[in-house]
Amino acid sequence: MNHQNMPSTSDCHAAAIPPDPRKRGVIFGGGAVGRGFIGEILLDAGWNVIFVESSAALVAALGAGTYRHDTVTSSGVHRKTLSGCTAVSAQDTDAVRREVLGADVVFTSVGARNLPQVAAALAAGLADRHAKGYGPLDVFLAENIHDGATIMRGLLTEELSRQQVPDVAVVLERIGIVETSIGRMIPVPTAAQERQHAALVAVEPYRQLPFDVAACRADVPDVPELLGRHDVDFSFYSDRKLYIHNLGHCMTAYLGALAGQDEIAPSILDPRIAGVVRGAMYATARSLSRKYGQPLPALIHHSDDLMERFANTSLHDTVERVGRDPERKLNPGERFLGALSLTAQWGEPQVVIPGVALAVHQLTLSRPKENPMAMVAPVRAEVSRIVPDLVECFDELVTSLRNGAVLDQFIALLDVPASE
Ligand SMILES: NC(=O)c1ccc[n+]([C@@H]2O[C@H](COP(=O)([O-])OP(=O)(O)OC[C@H]3O[C@@H](n4cnc5c(N)ncnc54)[C@H](O)[C@@H]3O)[C@@H](O)[C@H]2O)c1
Ligand SMILES: O=P(O)(O)OC[C@@H](O)[C@@H](O)[C@H](O)[C@H](O)CO
Repeated sequence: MNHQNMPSTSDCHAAAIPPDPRKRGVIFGGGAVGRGFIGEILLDAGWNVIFVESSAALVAALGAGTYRHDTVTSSGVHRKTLSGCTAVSAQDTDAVRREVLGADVVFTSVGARNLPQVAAALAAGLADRHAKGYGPLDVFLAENIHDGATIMRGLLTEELSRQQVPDVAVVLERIGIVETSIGRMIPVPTAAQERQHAALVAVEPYRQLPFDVAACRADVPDVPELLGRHDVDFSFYSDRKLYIHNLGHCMTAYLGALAGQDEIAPSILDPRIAGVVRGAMYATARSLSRKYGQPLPALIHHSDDLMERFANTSLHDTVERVGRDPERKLNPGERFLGALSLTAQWGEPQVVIPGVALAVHQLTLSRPKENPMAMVAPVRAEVSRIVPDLVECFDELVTSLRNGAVLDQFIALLDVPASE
């Protein structure tokens, strides 16, 4: 869309300042992924970025127009200053509405639980665009959420109806809800980093963003890191992300916690943990290769590369961040039960069972006031439905964790090599 005619926040300056020819990307969420990844690739590609943020501190920091961005590897830091952004408060509904009206693309990166508020804010702007006869727009979901497009379309439908917008289906016909597969790992900034600058963010070097090109309604943004393939179903990428990357990552976090680690890198550098994690990642890699007819060596290479990336000692990613929200991670289709179903169908579910047991144990730890058995029961029922032969093994692992098993005791119960 050409924004030279856009009615937007800059209209009142139109006489004095020539219109900005850069395209406008609106990013809901200026957090780790929003500013550490999406903001970076859009700004590097010459886009104007408008962050919509609910944290006043981040609105102030990003609204200053520049922020510091560190890319870290085990051997050093590449530091740069990103510029060309603005920020509006998510609470300023009129401003958000104007920004959506003037957007060439929208991204969300707020966390799954915050999508309903984003849908409410987006809906008004989408209705305005429709009323003015604007062209199609894509909303990219930069979230870890299974079946996110269906969820977001449902939320927008509800919200447009609630706002009594006529022709909801027609409004949404022109809106692409585009799932992405975010592979870049970005830790929560430390207090020391926040003291240096409220928007400072440190990221790993990986910066490809596969997305569901088939879901796009508008032109694909001219951003080189966006990878859309017409010859491979996007579900291959989303499954690969959840069942290799997120499964292995979260198992590393929970096993690391059992070993008393706070960070991911030292956890995966422990050969006892690496053996268990590799076993699970290779099993899902083999299953995905069979399911999608994709070459196994590339998936094994992907798994090995991920394990090396987990071992980035400068990233200081924490077991807390990677393991957070076990309830969501235990949803059907998510990294644990989804990987269990996948491997039950294509082979080797037994190496995923320890992950399910660790996750349910983490859930009980995160809610010390609730009855643990009430939290275990629904997961156990799913395990029993998917792999009835492995329920006993699941019970044994959960019991050992409840009885305070340390890493060696837990690993001794597994049918995997202690190290490779
Ligand atoms: N950090 C990673 O390595 C990583 C990688 C892949 C995917 N993800 C996924 O990306 C998403 C974002 O994760 P993150 O790590 O950036 O989290 P984050 O907490 O760092 O960032 C989320 C940001 O959204 C803001 N926010 C919340 N509700 C909002 C609203 N209604 N409107 C506008 N802003 C709002 C928060 O203030 C916060 O700044 C999640 O779905 C996460 O699972 C994270
Ligand atoms: O964000 P979550 O809680 O779904 O998962 C935690 C991490 O595995 C995840 O954030 C990864 O770092 C990310 O998906 C990789 O880019």
